[in-house]
Amino acid sequence: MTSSPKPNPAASGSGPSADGPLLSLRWAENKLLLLDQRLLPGEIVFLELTTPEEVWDAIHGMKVRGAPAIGIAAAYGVVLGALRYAGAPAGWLPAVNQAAAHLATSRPTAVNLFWALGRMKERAEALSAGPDADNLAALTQGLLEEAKSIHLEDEEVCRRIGESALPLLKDGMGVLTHCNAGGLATARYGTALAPIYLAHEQGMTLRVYADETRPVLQGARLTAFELQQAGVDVTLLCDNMAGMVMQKGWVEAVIVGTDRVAANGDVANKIGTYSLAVLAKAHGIPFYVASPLSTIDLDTESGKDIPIEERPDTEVTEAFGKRTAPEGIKVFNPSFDVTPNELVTAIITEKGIVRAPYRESLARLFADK
Ligand SMILES: CSC[C@H]1O[C@H](OP(=O)(O)O)[C@H](O)[C@@H]1O
Repeated sequence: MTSSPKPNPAASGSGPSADGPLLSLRWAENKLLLLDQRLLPGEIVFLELTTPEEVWDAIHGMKVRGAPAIGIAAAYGVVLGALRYAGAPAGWLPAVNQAAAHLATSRPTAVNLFWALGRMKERAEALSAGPDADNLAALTQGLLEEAKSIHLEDEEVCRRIGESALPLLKDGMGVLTHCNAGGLATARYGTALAPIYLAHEQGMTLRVYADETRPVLQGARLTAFELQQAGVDVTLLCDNMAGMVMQKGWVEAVIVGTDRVAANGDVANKIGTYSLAVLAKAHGIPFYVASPLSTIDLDTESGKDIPIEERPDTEVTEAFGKRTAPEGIKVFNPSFDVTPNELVTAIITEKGIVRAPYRESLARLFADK
């Protein structure tokens, strides 16, 4: 793996980048070029990944993060596993499945990882039973086309989520968001941030309040960065300030992303989302979840069945390169929490806005597919 650093113009206060929005990843010359999101906003470093193990490490280490971006990266990771295989054609499918199985262990909560890997395995199965079964190059080219389709589809899906959500926004509105569900969490545009970008493009003035989102600070480092680059009015908050801005009447809607929506409409999202939903309820503020269909998992009955990732203690006990807690302190560091469906005002998808009763309305989404 190599990297290609360049200074971040926004970090030096020189305003939006001349190259347009930063994309989380792209495929070029049989490599996955991945923006190392751990280094934002101060440094823009693209990693060149050439093996599925490097992709596993990038997902596990949150160099790439965000449910759709994780799924897209994993899809390309499977292609890297196929490119590496040079044995007899009969061994190609097992090699592909082995790469997919390894990538499936990188993080447990975002269902897009498993959804994307499932698509790649289905396509590999079909290719290996097809006319090019003995042609490794053709097999791998077909697999690359599937990964590229997943990547391109996500960009279109996010744009349509923005369009679905637009009627919920009005000029001058205050919107609070949590973590990063922007372009850096997806192929482009984002999910929760897609309507904000679209509204901005259409000349609507929104006031966005971005929770910093401890402990990994996706809100401060990524959402505030993205929105600032795009010229959107964004105010950074510590997570414990969300209640006060609601109390002051500055927020008229909360819009967040998600990592997995269960069949009953329970929502897994970044830790702190549940608290926001309770606060929103207490203040009579609508709480919206932006979710592509690829993040809705009808095979998971309810929120209690969603695996919640627990991450290293050091994310909590260290910050800015220094210890911020005593040595040996006990730490609880769940990366996600579950918001019960009764606190979710609506789920915004690329096929429109879905409301309770969610078990029925979500099932209809997929029935009409
Ligand atoms: C559009 S998915 C964004 C979703 O993913 C984030 O989690 P992480 O940064 O740990 O991958 C967070 O839950 C966001 O809402």
